[in-house]
Amino acid sequence: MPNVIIFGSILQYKIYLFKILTSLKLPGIDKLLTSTIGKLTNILWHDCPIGQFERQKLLNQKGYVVWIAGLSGSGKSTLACTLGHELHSRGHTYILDGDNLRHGLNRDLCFKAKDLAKNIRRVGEVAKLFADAGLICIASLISPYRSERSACRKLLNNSTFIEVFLNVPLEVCEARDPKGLYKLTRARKIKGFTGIDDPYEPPSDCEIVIQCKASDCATPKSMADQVVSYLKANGFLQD
Ligand SMILES: Nc1ncnc2c1ncn2[C@@H]1O[C@H](COP(=O)(O)OS(=O)(=O)O)[C@@H](OP(=O)(O)O)[C@H]1O
Ligand SMILES: Nc1ncnc2c1ncn2[C@@H]1O[C@H](COP(=O)(O)OP(=O)(O)O)[C@@H](O)[C@H]1O
Repeated sequence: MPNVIIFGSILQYKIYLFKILTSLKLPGIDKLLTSTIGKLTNILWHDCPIGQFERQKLLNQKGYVVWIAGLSGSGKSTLACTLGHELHSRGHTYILDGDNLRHGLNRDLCFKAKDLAKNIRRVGEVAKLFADAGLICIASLISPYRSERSACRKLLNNSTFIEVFLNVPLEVCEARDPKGLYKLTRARKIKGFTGIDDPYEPPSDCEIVIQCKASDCATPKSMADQVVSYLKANGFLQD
């Protein structure tokens, strides 16, 4: 409660300061009070007295992002659902699945490099909002580019971004081919399929690598357990 009062007072102070400065009508004062964000100018961040701290306190948990990356067919959605199930009794979770988001928010994006980058950036921003809401956000998308994954990590200030790489060989993913997309790609009916004729850049510094070899792949439950162990060992979950 004292934090809410302190934050509220700071906010009031900022609002008064803003009103005083704008009433002075000094030339260029608007530029000092607002920021330039990307292509936008004259954007002002609006703070509210109830913030992440208060939301986390109410939910009695910390908000963070578990980002699951890997080739199509590597088991991202399966792991996301299994992990969501494992965590459900311990906290509030939400899954952002690449495939599902492409049914709505990202339906305007294709699989060309520029759109892939947009897709990852958008999901990173949404994941950040979910973490800010105090939730454990599980994002599962191919996210083939290292630079875009690392930009998402930066959005979350690094400490609340846990990257899980499902390191499953292309041959295993292709043999699974649950949607028949690899078959269509090999038949040249799909062009620019990640891992075949489009690049996948594996991470060099992620928090968790789940290794799967041709004849030796852990069950979804034991993969989820590996993530849960990491979360416990690093203070993201209580025992
Ligand atoms: N060209 C091409 N390349 C890769 N994937 C393709 C393509 N076309 C369709 N799909 C299907 O789209 C799903 C990937 O969506 P994502 O949003 O996770 O991909 S990405 O992060 O933007 O790369 C992916 O889902 P998953 O198989 O669950 O990974 C595919 O089913
Ligand atoms: N650990 C696993 N072991 C064996 N098969 C798996 C495993 N995880 C997922 N699968 C299977 O692999 C296929 C692809 O899984 P999916 O979760 O849809 O992958 P992705 O979301 O990465 O495309 C599905 O048929 C799924 O049942």
